[in-house]
Amino acid sequence: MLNKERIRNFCIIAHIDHGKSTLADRLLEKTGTLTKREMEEQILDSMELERERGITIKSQAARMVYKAKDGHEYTLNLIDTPGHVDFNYEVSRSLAACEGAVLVVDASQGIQAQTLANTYLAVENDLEIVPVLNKIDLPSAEPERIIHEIEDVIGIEAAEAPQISAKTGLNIEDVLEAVVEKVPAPSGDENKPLKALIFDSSYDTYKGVVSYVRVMDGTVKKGTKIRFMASDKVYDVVEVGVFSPGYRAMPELSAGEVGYICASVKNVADAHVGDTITEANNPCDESLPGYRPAVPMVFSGIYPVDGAKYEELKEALLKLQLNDAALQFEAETSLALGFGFRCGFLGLLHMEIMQERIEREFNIDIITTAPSVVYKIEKTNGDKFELTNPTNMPDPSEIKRMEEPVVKASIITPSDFVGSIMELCQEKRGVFIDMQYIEQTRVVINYEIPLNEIVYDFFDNLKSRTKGYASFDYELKGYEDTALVKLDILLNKEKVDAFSMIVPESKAYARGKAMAEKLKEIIPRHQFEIPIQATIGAKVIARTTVKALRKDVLAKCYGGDISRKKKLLEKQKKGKKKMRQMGSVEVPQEAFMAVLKIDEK
Ligand SMILES: Nc1nc2c(ncn2[C@@H]2O[C@H](COP(=O)(O)OP(=O)(O)OP(=O)(O)O)[C@@H](O)[C@H]2O)c(=O)[nH]1
Repeated sequence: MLNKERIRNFCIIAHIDHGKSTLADRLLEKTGTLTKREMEEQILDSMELERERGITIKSQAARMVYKAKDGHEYTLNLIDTPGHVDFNYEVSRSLAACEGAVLVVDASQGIQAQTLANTYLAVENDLEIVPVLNKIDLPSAEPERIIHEIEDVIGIEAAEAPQISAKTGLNIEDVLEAVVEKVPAPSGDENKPLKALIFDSSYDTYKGVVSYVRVMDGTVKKGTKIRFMASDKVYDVVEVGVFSPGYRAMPELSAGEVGYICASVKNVADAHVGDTITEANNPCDESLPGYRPAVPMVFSGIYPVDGAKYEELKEALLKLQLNDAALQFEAETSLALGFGFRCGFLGLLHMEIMQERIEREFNIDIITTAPSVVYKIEKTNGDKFELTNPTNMPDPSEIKRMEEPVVKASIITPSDFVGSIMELCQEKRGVFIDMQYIEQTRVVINYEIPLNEIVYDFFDNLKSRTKGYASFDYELKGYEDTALVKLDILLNKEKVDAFSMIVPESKAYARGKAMAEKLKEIIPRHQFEIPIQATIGAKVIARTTVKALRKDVLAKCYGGDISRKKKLLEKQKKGKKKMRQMGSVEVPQEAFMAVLKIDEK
């Protein structure tokens, strides 16, 4: 059994792009856990999509051995945390598995929205915070200024903070020393009944569900009969081990240690992140606090472009779900799009990632409908339900009350952009809460904004208005009363259900008009005229028309050039594949998402 005094469990928290993954790599390299060659692929960011987007999606863990300057050997467990607000719950569970957090701040950029959000989460979990200034190799780095910023805004001592370059490897050892010195050793009692926190899980073809755990009390080994306390399922442990960083089997894991447990669990839903594992025959008194099931916040329809791929799409979703208990889906049919699935996601990024994975990893072309949040509706007959699909919106006369989710948004920005940001938030039905200066030229602005508006192009808008300088973070505040209506689109007099969306009454006209204009641009001319109408109930609120056109692509190729002719036909065929037949009208696939990017003014 390891000497608990020589264990340090920590995570790295940072704003996106401040260098968390690069630092993690350097730590693994410095401690000889991985060689430079193995490092070539960023191990902790292993998913292809993660690498491309340069963000951490799934958290992982690694165990390192470090000989400190005090002459002792320490076991350092690094738990990587996802770097995006969609995964805040997963972040909070990863933090709950640690005693300390290395807070990486880009010395050229300073504190950003997610620096604060993650720091608050770490403080809530009673973690010791170890500040580190990264990217000091950059000419624009201003370590002195950032030290003051950290001290003023976060209120922790930062003068001694390691000043490093994760990129060049400068002063990495200082980080390891700071972890050893500052992060407390884990407490916990191996003689008490088993109590282990699941902070992540993954699905392995051979091992089944692998639960990533932090053992709080007790010991677990092969053969232990364990109970997952939230799902109340009992299993026999088949293997326990540590992350080195691949799976390495060990005889046992005991209080204070971080590792994995395999118990032939077939379904990730039985081993939820945040659940407590205990011994079935000798259970602990109570489960660890903070567990909650993953609640999807954003829903969208996913349909195969080729209807024959429905079963394949279902298989793909089932496979993705094995690794991701937060992904929900159920079959749905759309008059316009045929058979598909209504899918629930933690947020927009989660949604985009899943959509991309379906297309890339499973090679299925899909059409996705505009995302919708979850509304709570009370009908005049007393029925209450949650609306996740705009098509199911009852007639306005049947609605007594309607509530929508509202988030607390905090935006950090150079003060020059304050006016423009407030204008944006106001347009998005935001309610101003407060504004604080973090230094002379930068402010934090807090607003409450309906999630429906965030889903609707908020982030891109914020970025373009602030030239990318503002950072943004949000958390769910709760539900509030609201007045919303369903906006429908009719193509050639036929309603296309996949275009229906719920919009604030006050914005319905502007949005209807903008959508009709946008679709006019996107829908190609046909042999006949296509009226596009936006309606609320029976009322037409906007109308445009796609003019008729007789289009013969070959007419352009003045006779002879056969290869050019072929190419054109090929191109046309390809274009066709991405079209969707709506009654008599062909609609390009992109139309279903493009309606999100419209300008209302
Ligand atoms: N110049 C310089 N660039 C760095 C340094 N550390 C990281 N970078 C670069 O900054 C970018 C972001 O680094 P990442 O490590 O991927 O950032 P991250 O914080 O892990 O991002 P998420 O995983 O999305 O949270 C990459 O292009 C790195 O090469 C550094 O010390 N100096």
